[in-house]
Amino acid sequence: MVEEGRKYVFDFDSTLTRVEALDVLAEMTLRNKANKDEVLKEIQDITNLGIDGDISFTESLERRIKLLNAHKDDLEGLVSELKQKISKSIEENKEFFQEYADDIYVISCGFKEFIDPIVAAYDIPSERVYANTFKFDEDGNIVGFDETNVLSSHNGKIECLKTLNLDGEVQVIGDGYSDYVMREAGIADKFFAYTENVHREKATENADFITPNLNEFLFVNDLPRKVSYPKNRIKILLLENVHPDAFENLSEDGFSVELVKHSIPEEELVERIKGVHVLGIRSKTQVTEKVLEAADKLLAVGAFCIGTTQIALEAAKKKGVVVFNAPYSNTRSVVELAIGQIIMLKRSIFARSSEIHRGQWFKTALNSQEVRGKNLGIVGYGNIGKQLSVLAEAIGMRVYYYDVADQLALGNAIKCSSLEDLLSVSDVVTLHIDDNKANKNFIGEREINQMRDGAILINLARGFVVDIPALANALKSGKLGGAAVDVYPEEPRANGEFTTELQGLENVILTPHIGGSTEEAQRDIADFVPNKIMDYINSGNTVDAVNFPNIRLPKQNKAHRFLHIHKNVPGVMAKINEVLAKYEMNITGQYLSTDPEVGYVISDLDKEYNKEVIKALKSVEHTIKFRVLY
Ligand SMILES: NC(=O)C1=CN([C@@H]2O[C@H](COP(=O)(O)OP(=O)(O)OC[C@H]3O[C@@H](n4cnc5c(N)ncnc54)[C@H](O)[C@@H]3O)[C@@H](O)[C@H]2O)C=CC1
Ligand SMILES: O=C(O)CCC(=O)C(=O)O
Repeated sequence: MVEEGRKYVFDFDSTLTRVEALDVLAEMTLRNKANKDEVLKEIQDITNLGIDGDISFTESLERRIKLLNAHKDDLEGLVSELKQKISKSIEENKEFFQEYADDIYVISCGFKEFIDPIVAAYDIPSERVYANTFKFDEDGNIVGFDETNVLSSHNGKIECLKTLNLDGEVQVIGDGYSDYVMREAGIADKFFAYTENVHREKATENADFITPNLNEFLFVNDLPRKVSYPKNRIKILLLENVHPDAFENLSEDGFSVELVKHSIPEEELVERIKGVHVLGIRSKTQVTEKVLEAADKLLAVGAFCIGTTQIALEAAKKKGVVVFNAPYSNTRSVVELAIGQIIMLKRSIFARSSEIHRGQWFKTALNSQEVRGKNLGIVGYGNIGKQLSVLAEAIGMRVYYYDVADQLALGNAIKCSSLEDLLSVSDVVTLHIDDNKANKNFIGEREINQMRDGAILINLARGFVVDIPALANALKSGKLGGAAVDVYPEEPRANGEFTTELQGLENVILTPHIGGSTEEAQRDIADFVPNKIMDYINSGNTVDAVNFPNIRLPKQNKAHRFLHIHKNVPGVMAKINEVLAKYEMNITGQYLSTDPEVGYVISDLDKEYNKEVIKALKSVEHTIKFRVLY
C-alpha cells in the first residue's frame, strides 16, 4: 500500500532528462567556436566534480557559467532540445506524475528558466520546482546566478529540503551525490540512486535502492506504472560466447543480462539457473530435466544456433518454458564451408600445404581433381542441404540427394530413393541431416562400404551421426580418399585440448565445430533470437517456438494481457472463462493455441478490474504458468 502523505523529490538533470542541461546549452553556444571540444570537455569535467562533491557546487556553477557564454535567447532553443531528451521511463510514466502531482517536488541545482517549462508538461507547477535562477546583464547575456539562493551553494539541497518541512515519508530520486546528502543529513527518508542515464559510484554506493529506471522505482513502491514488471528484474543468462550484439539488443530493451564465455556443466547450471528468466545457449550446454527442475523463474530458452536436441524440449514445454532457435541464420556459412572443403579435399590442398609448412616442395597433380562434373551426394535436403545443392550446381557438380522427408528437387538435383543409392553414386557425400538422436551412427562401416572407393565424406551435421572408428579405419585403409569433420561425438565445453582418432590422418580436414561460426551468422543470430525472446517476454508471442503452440498475437492496445499456460486436459478453458465471467472481466480479445500436452490462452482485458482475478486464475487446476502483461 502507498503510504499516506509520502512525498517524492526528483532531481532534474540526468534524472528527469537524459542529459545535463548546461552541457546541452554549452553545445549550443559553442557550436561555431574553434575550441568547442576543449571547452565542452572542461565544462563536463567541472559538472562531474560538482555532482560528486569534489569541488564546491558554487565554484562549479561559477566556472561553468563563465565558460558557457550564453544569452537569454539561447534558452528557448535549450528548452526545445530538452523536451526531446526526457528520460525514456519518465516519459512512459507520465500518468504517475499526473496522478501524484500534489506530492511531487523537483529540487535541482539547475535553473528554473529551463526546468519549469519542461516539468509543467508533467503537471509539476513552478511553485514545486526549487532551482537556481540566472542573472542577466542589460543585453540579455547570462552573467551569473542568484547567489542568495541556497541551491547555488554547497549542499544547498539539504537547506532547501529542510526549509520545505515536508510531512510524511520523503523519498529522493536522483543520480548524484548532492541528492544523496539529503538522506545522509536525515531530512529525507530514502534515497533512490537513479541510473537510467548515468551511473555514479558515489550515489549508488550510498543508496537505499538503486533504480535503473522509473518503472523499478514505481514497482518497489507499489505505485501505478506503465509496465507490469520492470524489465531490469528479468534476468537473462547468455552462455557460450554468443555475439555481443545479443547482449546489446537485450540490455537496450531494459533486461539485466549476464554474459558467460563458455558452456556450464549440468551440476553448476542447476545452481546458476535459479532466478534466471531467460537462458541463452549454443550447441554445448545441456539443458536437462534436472536443470529445468531447478529453474524456478525460467520463461524461455534461446538456442543461438539451429540444433535444439541439447535441450529437454518436452520437459521444458511441460514446465511452460518456451524454446526458440535460429533456423536460418548460419545456414549459408555452413554451405560455404562445405563448398570450400569439397574443393580443398578434391585437390589434396591440405596435404600440399602441410608439406610446405614442413619445408618440402612437392608439385604434383596426384590425387588432384576438379569438382566440375563430379557427383555430390547430399544427405538431408533441408535448409542447408538445399542451399548447398544450388551452389554446388553453380560450380558444375552433379547433385544427388536423399532425405527421409519428401523434399522437392532444386535445379537439376536428382532425388535418390535410398541412402544406398546415393552412397553408391557419389564422389563426395556430405551430411546435413538434423540432430535427431535416432540418427546416431547413421554412417558406420556398412554405409562406408557402400560408398565409392576413394570417395570423400563430409560431416557438418552432428558428431554422433558418424561412427568415428569406422571412418578412421576407412581413411587408413584407403577406402575413403578424404574427409572433413567439423562435429564430434564428444566436444569440449570450452576452448582447450582436444583429441580424436582422426588426428594425423592424410587428407582429413578437422575443424572445431565452426560451420556456423562466421561474423555474419553470429550477428544475425544475435538479432534473430533476442527478437523472438523479447517478443515472447514483452507480448506473449510464440511464433517460431520450437516446443510450444505457436501463436501470433495482435499488438496490445491499452489492454492488460493475461497469459495462461496449462495442461491440455478437458475443461481447463471452461474453468478459465468461468473465472473471467465471475469477475465480470471485459474481454477485448482472446486467443488460444494448443498441442496435445499444453494449452496457451491469451486474454486481452480492459485495464480496470478486480485484481483478485489474478489469484483465481493462478489457482485454476492444471495451470502451469500465468503472467500479466501491460
Ligand atoms: N557445424 C555447424 O556449425 C552447424 C551444424 N548444423 C547442423 O546441420 C544439420 C542440418 O541443419 P538444417 O539443414 O538447418 O536442418 P533441417 O532440419 O532444415 O534439415 C535436415 C533434413 O534432414 C532430413 N533428415 C533427418 N534425418 C534424416 C535421415 N536419417 N535420413 C535422411 N534425411 C534425414 C530431414 O528430413 C530434413 O529435411 C543440423 O544437424 C544442424 O544442427 C547447423 C548449423 C551449423
Ligand atoms: O555455432 C554453434 O554453437 C552451433 C552451430 C550448430 O551446430 C547449429 O546451429 O546447430
